[in-house]
Amino acid sequence: MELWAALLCALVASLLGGLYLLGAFRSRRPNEPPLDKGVIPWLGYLLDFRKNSSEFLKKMRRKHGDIFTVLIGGYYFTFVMDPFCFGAIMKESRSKLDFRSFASKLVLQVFGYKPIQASQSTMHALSMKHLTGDGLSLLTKATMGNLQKLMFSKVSSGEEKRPWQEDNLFHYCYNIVFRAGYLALYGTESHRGVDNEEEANERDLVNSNQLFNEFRKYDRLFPCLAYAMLPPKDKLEAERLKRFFWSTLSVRRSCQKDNVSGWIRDQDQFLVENGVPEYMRDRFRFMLLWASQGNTGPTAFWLLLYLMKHPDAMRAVKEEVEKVLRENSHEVMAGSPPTDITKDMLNQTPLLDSALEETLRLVAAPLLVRAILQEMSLEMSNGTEYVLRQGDRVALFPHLSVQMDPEIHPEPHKFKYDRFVNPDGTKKDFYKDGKRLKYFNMPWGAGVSICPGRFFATTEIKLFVFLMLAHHDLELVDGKEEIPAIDVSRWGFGTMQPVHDVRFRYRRRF
Ligand code: HEM
Repeated sequence: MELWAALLCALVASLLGGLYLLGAFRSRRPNEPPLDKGVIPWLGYLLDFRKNSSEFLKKMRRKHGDIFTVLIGGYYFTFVMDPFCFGAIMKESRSKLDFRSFASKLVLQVFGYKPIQASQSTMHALSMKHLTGDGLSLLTKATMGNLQKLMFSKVSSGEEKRPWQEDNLFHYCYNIVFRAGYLALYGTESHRGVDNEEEANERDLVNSNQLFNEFRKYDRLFPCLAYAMLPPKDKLEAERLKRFFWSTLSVRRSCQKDNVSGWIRDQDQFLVENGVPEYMRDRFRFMLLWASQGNTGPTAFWLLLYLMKHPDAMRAVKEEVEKVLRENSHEVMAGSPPTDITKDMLNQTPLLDSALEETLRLVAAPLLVRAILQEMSLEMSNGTEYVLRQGDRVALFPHLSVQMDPEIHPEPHKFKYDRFVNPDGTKKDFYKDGKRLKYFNMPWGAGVSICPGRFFATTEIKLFVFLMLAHHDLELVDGKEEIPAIDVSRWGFGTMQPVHDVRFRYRRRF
């Protein structure tokens, strides 16, 4: 009998211990945000969040207001929906809110890369050096050259040689922008060892296309991979793809390339100086490929699609492009070679800038997460102060809380190409509750982890769209086709993708 009692006690104790670890006994303390653990221990709301993060957060906001803590897969996330608090969160010291610990886990899981300690600020500084100022001018030139090769190599001039070509718009934009950016950053085939320049160029075109096709396979698996929810067959495929990228982008292969960008070179040199082994440096390059190429192509797709679906916007942006070309003595005429668009010319396009920002407002949806290292307080715009608990995570989802807020952006689901620009070409201000907002569109994140590639990304997308509009007539095959819905499984991972592609056609204008 005593033995049974002891066993029963042990069983109850381990059950209670297990439930404690699963978070079953956590309750809301005074001054903490509303707490919602869902009904499934440990998992909490993981399945709802994974299914459609935006819908889930909308529901939670209706239930709890502008701040709430929810259990998702063993972690407590405090979501903050009040944009007037974003500044306080983004500026909080790293001893209280840390971006790294959450990102490091994700990066290890999806790229096999284990970040080194204390590298973030140096990496960020190197990115700023090569992705802004003179570094950006070099990259702009390289990208321009690549776009010309990719877009115009097969097309020649002359009326009879101007047939319409049909393609899938998402695939076309993603493919061209990915390859142009990849070749500008990771370098081109060396001319040494090949008979002529043309052969080297041809190899670049073929290899970059193969890389893109493999990238798309990985891209499709990415959301499930990030949530560690891949079925076994896809897991094997993800492993195969990882190995393919580690090898194709490897340090060893890169030595045989010409024109490798300073961005790749200097970051690699920093890893060498910090004793990072070569296999890890290969993995780091894969991570950079993802960061640099996963969003620009999809953004270019949405921008062109919105322009094609909104003739007034297309007309205005096209007129602006033509004006810039005229004023810079680059009028496109019959038989003229693809235009060389400079950084300077790209600075003269307030309408294209606004149309791009509007596109990002509609389709860029990152989830911004910080780990709470020390208990801290957060004051909301209505004056209520909340305590955020050490060990939890604080999260922002600006797509819902800012970019789709009808008070900040009236008719938020509509594409309005001039939403961000005043008639005199200056940038518009945005307000909520009568107060001016600092964070009214956050496609690039904010604070310490703000995207260091945002200027280069903007340049790439603008170059591509500029060339498309200057040199091509383009139209949807079915002008009445609706804009496809976005794939809701990708909320939180940057620029959204459509659930299906859209047929379009294009031909040289002259
Ligand atoms: C439309 C295109 C792009 C979008 C929407 C975008 C968006 C973002 C966002 C939201 C983050 C921050 C994530 C966070 O705070 O958790 C980020 C980080 C980053 N982005 Fe971009 N990005 C784009 C293009 C690029 C390009 C072209 C490059 C490089 C050439 C780049 C390099 C990076 C890097 C290295 C990070 C990590 C920064 C860090 O860990 O400190 N991105 N990006």
